Amino acid sequence: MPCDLILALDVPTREAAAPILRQLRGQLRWVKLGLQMFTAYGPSYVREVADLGFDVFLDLKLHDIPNTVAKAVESLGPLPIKMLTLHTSGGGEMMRAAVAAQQKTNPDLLLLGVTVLTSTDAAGLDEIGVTASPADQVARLGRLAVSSGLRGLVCSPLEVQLLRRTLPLSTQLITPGIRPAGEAGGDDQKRVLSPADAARAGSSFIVVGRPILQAPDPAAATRAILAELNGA
Ligand SMILES: O=c1ccn([C@@H]2O[C@H](COP(=O)(O)O)[C@@H](O)[C@H]2O)c(=O)[nH]1
Repeated sequence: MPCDLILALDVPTREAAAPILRQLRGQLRWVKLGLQMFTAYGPSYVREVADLGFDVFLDLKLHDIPNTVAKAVESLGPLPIKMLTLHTSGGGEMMRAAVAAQQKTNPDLLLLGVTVLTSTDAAGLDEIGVTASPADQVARLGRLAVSSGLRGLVCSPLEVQLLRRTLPLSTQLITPGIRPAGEAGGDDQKRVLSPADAARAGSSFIVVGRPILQAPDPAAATRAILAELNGA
């Protein structure tokens, strides 16, 4: 199963982003814009990145009452985005409302349900009253998301094999929590794998931010990850 790379463009300014996008144009197809850039620059920056030729994944992780999420999806639908996230923990009614809004405004948009954040481990779930293991909770939320009409999920690469055994084969599995050494440590990501291991597990896409953005040569780091995916 092919696995492509998505760059998480988590930088503070468009000036910081510009040289990275310039260097990566032509070798990378997907760019993820998250809360940092969207709260700073809004929809116009989404259009700017799409105009450069990148496919845009807008990672806003919507989570609110069903009506509010549906209205947000309606507002975002006309933007040139290919993927958009919401939190599956918002529940089935919220996800069904989001899917209905997406189908009305942008039928090609892939709505992705975030299951358990890759920065959360068993202790973090327990802290908020969830006694299930991360894997069990991901499986539960994944089933709910798919039965609510979502065609893609965000999860850790550690849960991909489990989800592949139980969900429709066509389900897109997008995995952040990627560390080139394959080990957690030194930052907030807790449930991690290396790019090659994530691809071998069956990820449709991996999402990588800091290992590229903080590399001395982001273009070389991107090439190395793409080569790793191609060899997986
Ligand atoms: O469970 C999740 C969901 C989303 N993310 C996002 O992915 C990137 C990862 O960046 P790194 O710098 O490679 O850690 C970031 O934008 C997160 O918001 C995630 O990490 N985990």
